[in-house]
Amino acid sequence: MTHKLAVLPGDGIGPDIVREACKVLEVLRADFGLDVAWEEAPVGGTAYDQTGHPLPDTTLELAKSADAVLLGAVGGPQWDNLDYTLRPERVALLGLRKELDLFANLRPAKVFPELVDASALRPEVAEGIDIMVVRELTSGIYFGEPRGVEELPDGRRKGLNSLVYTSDEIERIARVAFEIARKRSGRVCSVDKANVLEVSQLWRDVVSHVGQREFPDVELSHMYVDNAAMQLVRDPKQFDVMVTTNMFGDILSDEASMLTGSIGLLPSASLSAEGAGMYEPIHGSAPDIAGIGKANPLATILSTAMMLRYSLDEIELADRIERAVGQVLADGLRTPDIAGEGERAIGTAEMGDAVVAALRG
Ligand SMILES: NC(=O)c1ccc[n+]([C@@H]2O[C@H](COP(=O)([O-])OP(=O)(O)OC[C@H]3O[C@@H](n4cnc5c(N)ncnc54)[C@H](O)[C@@H]3O)[C@@H](O)[C@H]2O)c1
Ligand SMILES: CC(C)[C@H](C(=O)O)[C@@H](O)C(=O)O
Ligand SMILES: [Mg+2]
Repeated sequence: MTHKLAVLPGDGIGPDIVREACKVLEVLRADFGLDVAWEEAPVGGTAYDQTGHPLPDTTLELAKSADAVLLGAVGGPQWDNLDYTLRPERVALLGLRKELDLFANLRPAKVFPELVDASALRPEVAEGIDIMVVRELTSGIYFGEPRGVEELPDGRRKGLNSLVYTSDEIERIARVAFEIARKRSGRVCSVDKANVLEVSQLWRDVVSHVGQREFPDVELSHMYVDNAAMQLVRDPKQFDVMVTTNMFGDILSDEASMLTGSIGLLPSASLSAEGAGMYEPIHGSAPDIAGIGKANPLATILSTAMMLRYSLDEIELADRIERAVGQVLADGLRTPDIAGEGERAIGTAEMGDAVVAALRG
């Protein structure tokens, strides 16, 4: 049966990088028998400009009816002054995540051997890094109530967001992390701020309980988020699976990306319990390099590989994409974000073409 995809390029470099991922899909379709069809739809600021809303009903319906969603990025300075009820990030991105119940966000940070020198860390610290950040994606401070800005009687203004988790929300993301750890090294580190936040102590208690009761074979440790941020740079190889809340996961995954060389390399999968999946690079719309061919498309191409692996059950083709990316890096091809000093850099489309050529062999 044909795999039906929703492709949502979005804003900034979104269209630049998604174009390259679609080239890869097209080769898999034409040369490797992948039975796939996709439909594009506007999302984010671009959709706001076209339709007056960052997540038009037609786009949401397309995403809901697809077997998987491929997303570029949303947001940009031209939409930063919109009210939160129309902000691309809040309405389109958080809206899609919530509507599709994509509570489990997998963000693998793996150093390609060829890119050890591009890491922000010393080669001996960077070599062999292979971390899976499991980020809770549909709750926490991004969604908690109450929130808003209110005027106090004395004229001061009070801004408020609420960090809220219920035990069932913690249980389900913990299970995802433990299951993944079983297929990897059997270790989970849960990251929280239980020394000061009640909700974090609940997080810790629930993760421990799920671990003891259902995954006694997985080794569980806990770490405060400030220490985790430091340990990621000091000794990243101590980590295998890290499980954490929505905002801590957002921050730690950007940090982890620099261990691998560039934020332009890190893919992600956002999954629901019912089998929905959205795939996007962890980076944003990078307005500073939009439309000028400088964006690294590899995070999006690797997100496509995750899509084949997790939503389409095309493991062999997912492996092929990852091998092709390894091949172009081994061949020395570098976009500006991963090029060393004095090294020649290629553009977004050239990088996509190189992956396509490596796929074709
Ligand atoms: N998932 C998303 O759609 C998403 C994620 C993060 C930020 N955003 C939005 O994107 C906009 C810009 O945010 P930001 O600047 O904080 O973060 P960003 O990730 O867009 O960019 C941060 C830095 O990384 C660079 N960068 C990012 N992706 C790159 C790539 N593929 N290749 C090379 N360099 C790359 C950018 O040029 C920039 O210097 C904001 O509107 C923000 O809200 C969207
Ligand atoms: C744009 C923003 C809402 C988003 C997030 O914080 O989840 C982004 O930073 C990400 O990592 O996908
Ligand atoms: Mg982020």
